[in-house]
Amino acid sequence: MSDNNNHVEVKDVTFYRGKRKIYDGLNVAFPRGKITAIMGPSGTGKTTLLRMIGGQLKADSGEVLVDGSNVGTMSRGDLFELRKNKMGMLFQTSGLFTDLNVFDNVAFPLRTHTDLPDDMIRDLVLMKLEAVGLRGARDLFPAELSGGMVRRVALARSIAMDPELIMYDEPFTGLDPISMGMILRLIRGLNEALGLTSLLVSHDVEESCQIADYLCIVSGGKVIGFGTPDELRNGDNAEVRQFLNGDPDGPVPFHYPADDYRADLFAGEA
Ligand SMILES: Nc1ncnc2c1ncn2[C@@H]1O[C@H](COP(=O)(O)OP(=O)(O)OP(=O)(O)O)[C@@H](O)[C@H]1O
Repeated sequence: MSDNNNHVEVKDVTFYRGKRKIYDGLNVAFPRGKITAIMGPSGTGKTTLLRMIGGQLKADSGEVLVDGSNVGTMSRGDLFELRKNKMGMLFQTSGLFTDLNVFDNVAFPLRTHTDLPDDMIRDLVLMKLEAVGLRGARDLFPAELSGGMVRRVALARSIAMDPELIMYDEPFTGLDPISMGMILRLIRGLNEALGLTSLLVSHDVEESCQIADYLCIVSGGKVIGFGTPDELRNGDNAEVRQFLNGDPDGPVPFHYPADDYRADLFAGEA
């Protein structure tokens, strides 16, 4: 049974990369209309989780439900429709077409996936560009934009088809503080204005905590913490607290397992 308050539900998912088990009975649900930041150590499988939700990767067992539909068993056609009409994705590499200007990049999904007349497409594109503050940059090409502007154009493009769910993978990486502030404000603003469900993978704890309604901390193939930033910071899971506070030592030790230090030193004198 799927819960309507949850836009995405991951049920008992196992996922392997070769022989390596990335997820082992993963269970998590992402509330509708909220921003959830997915965090955890490097290489733990955060991007993998987004890709399973987007249907680009299939779980080896278990279910990934988006709006109650199992993306793992959908036909290619249904998956295409779901991605086209209901999902937006913003990855670190913007994926903008370098030979198209800003306007045409944002217009691309509308021209490809709809039969809307040109004047309506124009209005929609200008509306999306206005939302990200780049209506005035419509004639520029990607090579003429700063990194922050590229990210904002990509964001305008990912909301062109009015998705219900948007996934951001490391949207702040490599941005200067001002651009980062803009992207933060945009993610929060779009979420509120459009009622989007937003999933955000990020290593930037402070920034994510500023805008996320919930944090989902993933480690060792499982969710080790899910709650509001305050709940998790004040909770009793020491590993979650270590991660959020960026403490170099704690349940995740600073030292790689080693023999006794003194014994090691004296062994050199023998
Ligand atoms: N195409 C691939 N083939 C084989 N292994 C892969 C592939 N892509 C990712 N992996 C492995 O799967 C694991 C999870 O990768 P993933 O990118 O989901 O982690 P992540 O938590 O998003 O990491 P990071 O925070 O560093 O971006 C990693 O150990 C990675 O090496």
